[in-house]
Amino acid sequence: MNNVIAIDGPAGAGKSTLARLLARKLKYRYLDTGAMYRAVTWLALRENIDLDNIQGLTSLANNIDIEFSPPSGDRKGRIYVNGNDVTEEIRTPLINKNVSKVARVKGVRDAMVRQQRKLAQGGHIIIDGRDIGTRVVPDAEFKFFITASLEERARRRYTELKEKGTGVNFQEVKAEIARRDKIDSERECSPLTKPEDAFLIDTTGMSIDEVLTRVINIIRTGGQDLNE
Ligand SMILES: Nc1ncnc2c1ncn2[C@@H]1O[C@H](COP(=O)(O)OP(=O)(O)O)[C@@H](O)[C@H]1O
Ligand SMILES: Nc1ccn([C@@H]2O[C@H](COP(=O)(O)OP(=O)(O)O)[C@@H](O)[C@H]2O)c(=O)n1
Repeated sequence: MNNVIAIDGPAGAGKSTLARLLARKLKYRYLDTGAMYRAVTWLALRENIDLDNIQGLTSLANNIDIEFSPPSGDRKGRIYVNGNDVTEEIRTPLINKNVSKVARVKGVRDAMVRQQRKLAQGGHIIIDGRDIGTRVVPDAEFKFFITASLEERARRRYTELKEKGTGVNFQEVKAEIARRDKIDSERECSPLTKPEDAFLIDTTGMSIDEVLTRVINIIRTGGQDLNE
């Protein structure tokens, strides 16, 4: 699929940072699929649906109304669930703790993938998540698998949460990320794996700018990774 870029990888690897910068540079849209699973989790908790209730979660995912409003100027993009602005609330430790449990439900994934494919129509889009290159758009023009050591990913997430004023402890953040990665990579339905035809970028020790430059070079050269 021309003009579609898929970015996958574990938590805190820098996927959404890269996706946002690339979208701005290429004038593409950006679809954050993690935000969609977080949105379903937010609604399930609000409606007191037991997270082991597969049918309840599936039905909720089939009926949820998720809307994105793109960033414009200095204003960040927002996400709405059934009309409620949940942009900040879907990033809390409570959602972090529960999202992978919701995302492993096949019925939830099927509903989200349907919506994601619809949103991808028309191309000119960067999509990030865990199953983008393997399932959502397996024919994407470019696929990237972005990773970094657990220590580095935890450090990045810890710094981010601290800056937002969330009271956190480094070891807890690290354990939480490791736990989520384990569920995401071991689940039955679309587990996190590197698509065979994705460019692998280990961003440990790389600045955001270095990652962006490497990815842009791959895109500009039509798929050559000069750093490999
Ligand atoms: N190459 C990098 N070097 C240092 N910090 C980074 C890098 N890439 C991303 N970050 C920071 O790490 C945090 C997690 O990045 P994010 O893009 O949210 O990861 P993901 O979407 O993969 O979970 C953010 O605070 C971001 O600013
Ligand atoms: N395509 C996707 C995207 C996210 N997810 C799930 O949603 C969670 C949150 O994704 P995210 O991208 O917002 O998480 P971070 O990497 O930003 O911490 C992941 O841990 C997965 O459980 C998924 O299963 N499939």
